[in-house]
Amino acid sequence: MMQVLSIQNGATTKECPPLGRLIVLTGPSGVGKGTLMRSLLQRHPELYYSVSVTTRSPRPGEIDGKNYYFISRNKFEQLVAQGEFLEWAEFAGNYYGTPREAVLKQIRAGKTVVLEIELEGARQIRASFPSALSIFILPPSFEELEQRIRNRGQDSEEAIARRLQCAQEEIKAAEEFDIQIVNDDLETAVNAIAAALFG
Ligand SMILES: Nc1nc2c(ncn2[C@@H]2O[C@H](COP(=O)(O)OP(=O)(O)O)[C@@H](O)[C@H]2O)c(=O)[nH]1
Ligand SMILES: Nc1ncnc2c1ncn2[C@@H]1O[C@H](COP(=O)(O)OP(=O)(O)O)[C@@H](O)[C@H]1O
Repeated sequence: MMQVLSIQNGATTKECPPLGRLIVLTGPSGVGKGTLMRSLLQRHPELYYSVSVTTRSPRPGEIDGKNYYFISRNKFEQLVAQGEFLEWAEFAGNYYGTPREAVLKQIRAGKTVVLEIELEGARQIRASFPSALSIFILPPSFEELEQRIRNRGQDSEEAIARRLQCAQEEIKAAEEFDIQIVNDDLETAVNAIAAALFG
């Protein structure tokens, strides 16, 4: 009888789990946020990665609905007006935003949700979700950051210049965030993120 009761209690608990956590990963373009995220998600498939909406054109190999939801500027502005974003920002000439309802649904279900977003959006999340854990990823040096963006070979010369210009400003904001992690050796950086999340 006791056992049956405890199973029933377990079931009740499952129906109403505690709220999940919100984690924000930010840092300059090319620092390795996407690479770190992929590695983290492989190790911890229980994490929910929030797929963002953007007006940027897909890069070769990027899949709509997996890497981003690719939409037009008009449609994006419509979604902003409807309050559909938890945060959004313009970065290097394109809009990027986090779908509000999808994230809140996962948090209500008790999931840990990870956002990989740029500085302005990360600041908005810090303001609206003070309990979110925010992590700023730093490059080992500015030269290495430029090298990584170039090696990736995905951006035009103009896009590279814009990203590097933004990066200089963004790096100055690192101290605003809860934790700073230098992405020098990839494995070490992933370990540091996992330690921040799971202690
Ligand atoms: N604010 C905000 N930034 C985002 C979002 N999704 C992606 N970003 C950021 O936008 C910046 C540009 O992303 P992307 O065009 O994919 O270039 P990449 O980071 O250099 O690969 C990066 O710093 C992303 O982290 C989002 O939903 N909101
Ligand atoms: N720790 C690292 N050491 C060397 N190269 C890295 C490291 N982390 C990422 N990279 C490389 O740097 C480039 C940019 O990484 P990416 O994840 O696209 O950055 P972001 O998402 O921040 O723009 C990619 O070519 C990636 O393979």
